[in-house]
Amino acid sequence: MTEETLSFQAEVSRLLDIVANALYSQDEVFLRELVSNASDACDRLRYAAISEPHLLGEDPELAIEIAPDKEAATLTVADNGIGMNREELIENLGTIARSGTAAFVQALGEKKGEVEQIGQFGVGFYAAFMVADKVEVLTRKAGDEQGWHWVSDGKGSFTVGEAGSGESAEAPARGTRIVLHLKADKREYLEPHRLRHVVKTYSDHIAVPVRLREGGKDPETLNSAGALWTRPKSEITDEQYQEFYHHVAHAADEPWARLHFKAEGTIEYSGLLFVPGARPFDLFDPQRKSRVKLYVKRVFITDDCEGLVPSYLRFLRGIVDSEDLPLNISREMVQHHPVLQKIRQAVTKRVIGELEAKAEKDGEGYETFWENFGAVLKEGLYEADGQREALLKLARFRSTAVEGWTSLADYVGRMKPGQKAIFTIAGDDAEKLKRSPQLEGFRAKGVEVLLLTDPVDEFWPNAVHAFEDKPFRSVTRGGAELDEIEAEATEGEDKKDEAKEPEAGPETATLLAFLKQTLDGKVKDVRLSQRLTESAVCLVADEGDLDLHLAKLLKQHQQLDEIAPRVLEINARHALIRQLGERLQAGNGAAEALEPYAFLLLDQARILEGEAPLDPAAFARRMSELATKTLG
Ligand SMILES: Nc1ncnc2c1ncn2[C@@H]1O[C@H](COP(=O)(O)OP(=O)(O)OP(=O)(O)O)[C@@H](O)[C@H]1O
Repeated sequence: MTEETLSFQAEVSRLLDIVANALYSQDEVFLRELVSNASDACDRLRYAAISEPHLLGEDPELAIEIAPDKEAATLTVADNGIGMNREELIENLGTIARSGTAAFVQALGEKKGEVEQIGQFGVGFYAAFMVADKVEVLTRKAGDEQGWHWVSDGKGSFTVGEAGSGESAEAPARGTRIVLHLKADKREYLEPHRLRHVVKTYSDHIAVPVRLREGGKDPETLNSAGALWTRPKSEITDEQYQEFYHHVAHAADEPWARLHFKAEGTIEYSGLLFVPGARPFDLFDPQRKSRVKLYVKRVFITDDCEGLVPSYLRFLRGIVDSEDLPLNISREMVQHHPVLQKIRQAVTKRVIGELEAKAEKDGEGYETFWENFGAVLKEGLYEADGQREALLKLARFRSTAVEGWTSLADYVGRMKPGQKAIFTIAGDDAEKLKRSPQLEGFRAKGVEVLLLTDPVDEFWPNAVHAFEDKPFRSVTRGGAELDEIEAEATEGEDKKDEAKEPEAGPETATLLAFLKQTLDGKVKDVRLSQRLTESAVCLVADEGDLDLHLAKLLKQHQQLDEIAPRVLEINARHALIRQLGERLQAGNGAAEALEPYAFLLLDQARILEGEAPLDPAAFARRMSELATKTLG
């Protein structure tokens, strides 16, 4: 096959353009990226060789070699790992596979000014173009006959051809050799002392040896070359932990929490896990996959192990290394292995314990953690894996009573005499929720309501039922139970009366009957409200029906054809309601004339819910008629 020239995916071209022009002071991170890829390639070969030992062949010792060549002004980074075939080469080094990198490029747009972030972010292989104006990749996949040669100057296209034919050099017997033709002002990366320093700084934790080969000299190992998690904690610096996190998580932020542990007993395993300081891009990926890597006796098995940690902990990054799982277990079978399930339980407990401790010790940091990952952690509330109580304690909420976040324990501490439930309201936006008419009666009595704004909040309260025997109750559903709660003593007698059970005179009864009849089929029922003090009307879901916001959410996502008719509540103390009642009571065919008001009340309630009036044209007509009358 002859050489072929192919174009980079548009995002790659954009990324390369930014990378090549970046005046990034820490361009040394290119080496971290290449060594990290080489180490991953070694990990993958070691795993493949468990079932196909011949892949290791004559060359079982995996290593990474860095070789500067001052004459040619090239720096070579080589590994004897898994290598790539032609398709993989084109796919991996021509497109952006990682959604995070793609999103980053998207976010960066044309703003080249913000390139400072690039080095920290880590753009993988493409970082090579920070220091090189031409990059060659010679690679041979383990077990393959043919090797491949990839070349690019990073300007829109690359060529791929058979290695060893034509002008091309031979590919390594197995693995990948990356040759960087250094830019004139980047020749410092030919200096051994510089390379030593960079490898020590960023890649010391890499488990395979990273060697420097200088001219005819014996290769010199630059890193500690042992799995970092097997070393005693006291011998690992914060920087080393951090670099390990960057490598294992493909992330650039500073982790907020770290768990390094070793369990010895009926099952033996060790782990090094991190809670990121920033939200990874793929956190809300619908597959909800965990990224924690599974190792068995220091051999990398998979980073796609479903049962290793529950999906509500999928923000965790790091590794778990088991001594008991069989090495030759397939990736598909491992998740059902009883040992894995035990590890999962133990690791889950450990992580939750650590979060509890962090919440105590570092309240502010915990709030940021919660802002990043609370929505994910709350998924655990309906998973019933024995951690519900603990997760409820970890949960934080926005509320009508406090600025910032509150815990459930603090909420319960503030409950009013006679209050039996934890009240909640769900919606998209906390500020908007605070203005909901359904909250009025609660506010008047000084009863706190939690503002639930994550989609997951629609689901867990039904599964959880209660916290410390206090049930969760939505204020937009069923009876409000407000009459059982004593009014705020400090707010004076007037307020107390205001929030009391509204007295239903004969006018109100007539009005209720009239509204029920007029709006028949449009609402499920019309009732007197306990929860309104200022607005005239509001909508609530009937006991046993879907809560208001959930019904809307499901309809939006085409999971529900029609929202079931809801209950219209009216505020007997409101002037409009009172006057309507009096008019009706007076008789004289008032009912017919007042019909438009019935619809206007319902439409008002719908608008308060952020919905369109039932029939916008009819609504506009009624409004105009009314306004005309008032003006006339
Ligand atoms: N030395 C190598 N040996 C084998 N495959 C490699 C090597 N270097 C890169 N690859 C392949 O190319 C892919 C893309 O590499 P790249 O560094 O751009 O992204 P990444 O490693 O997946 O993520 P990140 O951007 O976080 O580094 C890798 O996922 C891997 O499949």
